[in-house]
Amino acid sequence: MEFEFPSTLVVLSFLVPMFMVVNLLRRKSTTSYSHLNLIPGPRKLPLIGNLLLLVGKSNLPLVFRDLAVKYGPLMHLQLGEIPILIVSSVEVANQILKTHDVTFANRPPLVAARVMAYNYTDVVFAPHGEYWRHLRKICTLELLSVRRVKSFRPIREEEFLNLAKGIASNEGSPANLSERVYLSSFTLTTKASIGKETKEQGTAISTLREAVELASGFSIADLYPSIKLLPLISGIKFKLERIFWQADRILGRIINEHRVAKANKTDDAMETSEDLAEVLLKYQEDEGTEVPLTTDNIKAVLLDMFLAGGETSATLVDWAMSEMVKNPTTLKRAQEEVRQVFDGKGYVDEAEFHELIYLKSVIKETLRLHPPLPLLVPRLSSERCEINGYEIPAKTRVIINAWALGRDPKHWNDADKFVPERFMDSSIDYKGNNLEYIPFGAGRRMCPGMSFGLANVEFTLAMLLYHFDWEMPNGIKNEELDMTEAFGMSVKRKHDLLLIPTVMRPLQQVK
Ligand code: HEM
Repeated sequence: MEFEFPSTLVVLSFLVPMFMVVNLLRRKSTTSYSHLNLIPGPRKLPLIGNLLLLVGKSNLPLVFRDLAVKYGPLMHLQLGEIPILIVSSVEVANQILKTHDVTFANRPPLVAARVMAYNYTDVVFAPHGEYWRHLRKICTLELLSVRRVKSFRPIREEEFLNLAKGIASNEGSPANLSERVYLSSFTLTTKASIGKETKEQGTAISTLREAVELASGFSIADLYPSIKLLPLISGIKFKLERIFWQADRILGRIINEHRVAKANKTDDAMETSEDLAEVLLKYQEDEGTEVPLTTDNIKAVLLDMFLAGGETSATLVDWAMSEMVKNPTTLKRAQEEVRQVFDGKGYVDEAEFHELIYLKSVIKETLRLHPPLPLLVPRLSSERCEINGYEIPAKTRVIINAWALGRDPKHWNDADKFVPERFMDSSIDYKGNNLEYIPFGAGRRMCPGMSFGLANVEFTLAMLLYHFDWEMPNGIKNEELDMTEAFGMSVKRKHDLLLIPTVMRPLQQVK
């Protein structure tokens, strides 16, 4: 996705006169952002602020990084009506994510989140408070706990064997690896969430895809929230509502099926094979809870799992494979490691993953150069505070440019190069302690799905490397692989990764 020039201009030409009228009629805003003008940033044009800087750009993290070189690590941009602070250094990130973590623990109200996240009642967009704390507790203790992630091992084994079988059926001709990994990642997340594929898996996947496209947070309707008609004029309201009704219908059916199945299940059977929907329904029935969950709340959380889980993991696998193919010595070394570890058994076994030291470094390096959510999820301040000596009013939006932090030459040698070896003897981790490396965020709104995501990514990559050799199609040289990025909710490859697989180790069921 990118800011398309003609369509942006068309919307702006509606917007400018409307904005003037609205401003005349509107009561004066209760929040004054005038202090933010003291913070360095590019010159702002009337009505549109710095919007033109983004038009036609698909790599916003890069645009923000280049601007930050000029204006500094705490930069003020005015995007339409919305003042946004862009953070691009460890020191300022530390103030936001550590010193003032509670103050910046809210999320801004985005149009897509209001519609798709059942009026901000999911985990990602819920306001910081009692309800969010309750959902977060369910996530860490139940839905995404290490124990639960381990319990999904049979699902991973089944799904990734299916992926490998599908690829093997393409042997010798170009396989669309991006597409196959994407479908497999969504199927796995679906099975973990609801126990099986839905009867409408195809519709569910295309619905989720559309939702992801619309959830970047930079839609024109998000940037001019006072113009209430804008979601309608720009067409986003219609698109979102269509996607929402589709998702809501599918989720409603899934929940009903679970209620019926639960009523017919013995207690023993429930203990052994609980999926995420069952866990949430159990919480709903718990009369002792102080924060009761409605059925819409359950739908919102399930949708988070599908969206946050499927998309990010697939994107990471796609970039890891792309980087390895582009750097054949890395690919060879990772393949040798995986084959050495699993050749005794003849199949990929999760129990031996602690031996995949190099592959884990490849994943870490991919997360550094291609964090699937390079701008994390935006934060919103809940009260006035001071950052870098500047006064920041309540309700200020902040974007942390994790992509820029991961490529900051102050913290990384050869910052733009793919060098997995840098992580081999390094104590830097992605758990939010080293702010130059925060692909999962940091602080209290950090990603709770890290273990689940990484388990899926490690398994997929181990399978792809163990069973197959990979070649570029049409005689293209490996180093010529196009790495252009497309910006949306996550930053994916612009063009799908097409590779020719050769089966090197026969596929067999895990014993
Ligand atoms: C490689 C995989 C993943 C990456 C790179 C990733 C990254 C992120 C990032 C950057 C955030 C925002 C953190 C912040 O604002 O500081 C986030 C939030 C979140 N992620 Fe993930 N994620 C991944 C996998 C998953 C999975 C598998 C799930 C669930 C199935 C998940 C669920 C969530 C949720 C619920 C939040 C919102 C947390 C909150 O606001 O309290 N993520 N993730």
